[in-house]
Amino acid sequence: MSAPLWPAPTATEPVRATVPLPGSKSVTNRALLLAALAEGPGTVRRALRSRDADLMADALRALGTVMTPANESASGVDWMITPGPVTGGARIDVGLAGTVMRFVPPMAALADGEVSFDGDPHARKRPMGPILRALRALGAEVTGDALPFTIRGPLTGGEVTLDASGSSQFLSGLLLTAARFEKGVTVRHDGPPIPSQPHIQMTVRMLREYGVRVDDSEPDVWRVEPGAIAAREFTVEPDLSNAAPFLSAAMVTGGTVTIPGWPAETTQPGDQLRTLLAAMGASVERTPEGLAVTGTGRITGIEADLRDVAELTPTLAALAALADSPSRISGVAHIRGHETDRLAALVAEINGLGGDANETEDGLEIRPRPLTGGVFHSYADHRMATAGAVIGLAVPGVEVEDIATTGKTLPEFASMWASMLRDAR
Ligand SMILES: O=C(O)C1=C[C@@H](OP(=O)(O)O)[C@@H](O)[C@H](O)C1
Ligand SMILES: C=C(OP(=O)(O)O)C(=O)O
Repeated sequence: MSAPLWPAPTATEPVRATVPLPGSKSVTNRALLLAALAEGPGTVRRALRSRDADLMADALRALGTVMTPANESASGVDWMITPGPVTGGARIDVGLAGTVMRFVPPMAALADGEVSFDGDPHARKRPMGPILRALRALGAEVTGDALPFTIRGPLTGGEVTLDASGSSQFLSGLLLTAARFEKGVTVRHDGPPIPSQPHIQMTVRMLREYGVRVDDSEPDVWRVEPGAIAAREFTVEPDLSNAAPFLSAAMVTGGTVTIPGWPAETTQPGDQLRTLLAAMGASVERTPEGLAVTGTGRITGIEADLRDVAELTPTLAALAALADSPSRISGVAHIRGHETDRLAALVAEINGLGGDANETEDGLEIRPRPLTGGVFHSYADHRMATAGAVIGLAVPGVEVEDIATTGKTLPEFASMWASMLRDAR
């Protein structure tokens, strides 16, 4: 049975809206895991409530953590988290969440018995080999090289080499639990450059904020000392990657969109939207209300290496498809292993609407061509769905398949999109 179609609203006037965003998926799922591994009870405030975040909370519960929600609202939830001994026997559903499939297995290797993992059909295609081989090399028994797999500890830790060029999450996953390994861990990356570097900085910074000693002074080597993870209160920042489609709406319609609570300084890759959207013709300003992006209605194509900010590719490709000059996006070969093969999906869907895009070895080329309405398939990928919504603002008759897939990180996307457009009137 095919998923329902969502008629993407076309903007009839410039958008003028302030869009508060719930918490970052990447920060939420790191904070929940660190709190579950800490030496005592702690709190994670303004945590995201979404499919990926709920899968993380369920995984931690299954491994023996007591998770109590409080103050639930549109801006998220406060989790009171009481760590317990990590218990075996659990079956973990990772859904399609990279952060759950790569961050939870090292914690599972602390359990007193076997833990099994599985996920959505497409999750079985996402790369897992490097982190599973590393866990094996560090002492755990692991069956399989991809989902489904099982893990049985104990794991003493020590030195390990892995290739994290397929996903920075292999490295982040090992580092997040490593302080709880008897010997800590020294991880050496050996391979082509690691993508999504800001996410590694996010991991290192959050570990330090939780009292863990991390040495990242040598390129491609990370040392985490064994020791306690501090029990603390932590507040999650708004999700700046999910700001991308809303800020894009300002560009497409020649309006202004403001995101309140944009951090002054952050490791989130979405912060780079400030320079990327400016390069595509927006004016970007920090105002007392938040970060304001104003567009002219005309979009300039970009030539950009997006390796560090790979998860922004679908939205920027949607803008490129509406631009009046060609774009070339490079450095993102590894997003073929994201929620779907994003390079193939973007080319198929942009060209399906009459556009002119092709894959390169490590990215996309997109040339201006008038688009027409049609179905924009989402491939169970939240960022494909929101890319379709961005194109639909300018192209009448776009129907996005399975808009509900945005529930992975932003369950209220469709209603937030509608109220952004209503605010314009
Ligand atoms: O650690 C994280 O929270 C993430 C790391 C990145 O993964 P890759 O390194 O696989 O791109 C990013 O794309 C993903 O959305 C979230
Ligand atoms: C790649 C992404 O997600 P995941 O955390 O599942 O890897 C993404 O959100 O763009």
